[in-house]
Amino acid sequence: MGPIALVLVLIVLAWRWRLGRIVRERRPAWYWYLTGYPVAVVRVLASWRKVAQLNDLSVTHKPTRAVLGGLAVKGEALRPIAPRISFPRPMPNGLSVVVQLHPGQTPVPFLVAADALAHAWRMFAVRVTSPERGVVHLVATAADPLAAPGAAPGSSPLSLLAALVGLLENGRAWVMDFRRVAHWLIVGATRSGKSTLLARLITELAPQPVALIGIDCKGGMELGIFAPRLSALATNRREALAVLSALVVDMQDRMRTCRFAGARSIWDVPEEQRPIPVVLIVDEIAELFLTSGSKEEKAEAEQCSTYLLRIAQLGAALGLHLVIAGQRVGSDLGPGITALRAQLGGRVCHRVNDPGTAEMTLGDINKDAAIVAQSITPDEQGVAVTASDEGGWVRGRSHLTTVADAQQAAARYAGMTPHLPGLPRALEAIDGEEGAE
Ligand SMILES: Nc1ncnc2c1ncn2[C@@H]1O[C@H](COP(=O)(O)OP(=O)(O)OP(=O)(O)O)[C@@H](O)[C@H]1O
Repeated sequence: MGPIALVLVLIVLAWRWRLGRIVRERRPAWYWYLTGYPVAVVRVLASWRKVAQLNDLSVTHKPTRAVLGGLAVKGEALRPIAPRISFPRPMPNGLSVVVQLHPGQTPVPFLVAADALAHAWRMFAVRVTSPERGVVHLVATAADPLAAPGAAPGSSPLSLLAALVGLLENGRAWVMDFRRVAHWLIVGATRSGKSTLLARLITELAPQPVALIGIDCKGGMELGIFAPRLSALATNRREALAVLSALVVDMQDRMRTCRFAGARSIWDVPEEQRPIPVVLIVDEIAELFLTSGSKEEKAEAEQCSTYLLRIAQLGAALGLHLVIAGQRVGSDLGPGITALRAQLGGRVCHRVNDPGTAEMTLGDINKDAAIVAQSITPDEQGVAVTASDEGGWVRGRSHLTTVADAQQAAARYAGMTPHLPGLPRALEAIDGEEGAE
């Protein structure tokens, strides 16, 4: 045995004995590049023609009918031609392939075939996107990167109104950026991870020059822990109404400021005159919209719905942002909910109790996203499908943020809580009225 062969045998033995396990634990990406990726490349290249043919991704250039001796003959086309694919490019937890579509092909059959491709290549999932006309990108992930809950990174310096809330399936950071997508809807069944995501969001926004306002009609049980950093917290519908009406008045002031400055949004107003951005968080929207049926409660709920809709329609350019969270967003919450949902361009859907809820949360943006959201299991707490009207969707998992972490952040940045004119007065007036009754 020559010296090179001997070295190779020793490497293989060391690998099998211990080295492989150590690399796998300490450097999972290297382990993938050294072992999984080469095998996956062979599988992709070897199976592509067959997989493409079985899943209707191939086209036939020869007609399936021919005329033989004056007779029209119908039969199987002889040579289905699979679209051309690039050499699979390595990614830290998978690979990506670029497919050049044949003229007349669309990405739709590739979306349908995603599961079949994942099975053929022995991958966890294959996601299909089409970033440009005539081209489809297949991104295959080897293992679920969201299987284990991720700890929150220590600090995350991002731009104003952007919050690093978790990790995406494609290995990127999950960022909720209110400057790009102004309003968000967060849906999930009990124990699916909604409150944890809200806690993470507030923890990320707390150090920023932003006013945070809470509406939590479950008596403030969820958002109460952030009270030191909230510019206002409404804990029942009457207080919510006062907060919302004050915000609508504030919105008109902001419009005036923009008009005098000749600006189309507060971001074009000179910094020293610019009003502070506001993020209004509503936890459990159903508590705000569902009533006992009394005339007074119904009128309050309708008014809340109208104010929220106005803020959603006009607030983006004025620095007023909404985060609406709840277990359901069905039409049983009243006619206003569908109109409001249409204005909430960002969507996050955790595990839900029924397909209808996933459909209502994501269906109008992307049908596939709604289907994937339905496959989230009770063990996958914090896992969600996130989508926006900018297009595209992806699975993600929020960074686990405990109540203690969130409380600590709220207390640490309490000094940054801005005073918004009109808001506290409105709440005091309500409390005063209740006290007088
Ligand atoms: N990203 C995450 N990673 C790991 N575990 C999580 C994550 N998010 C939530 N959990 C776990 O799931 C539990 C329930 O989460 P959470 O309280 O956020 O759910 P919820 O949807 O708000 O439920 P409820 O509506 O009952 O308040 C948490 O106590 C936590 O242990």
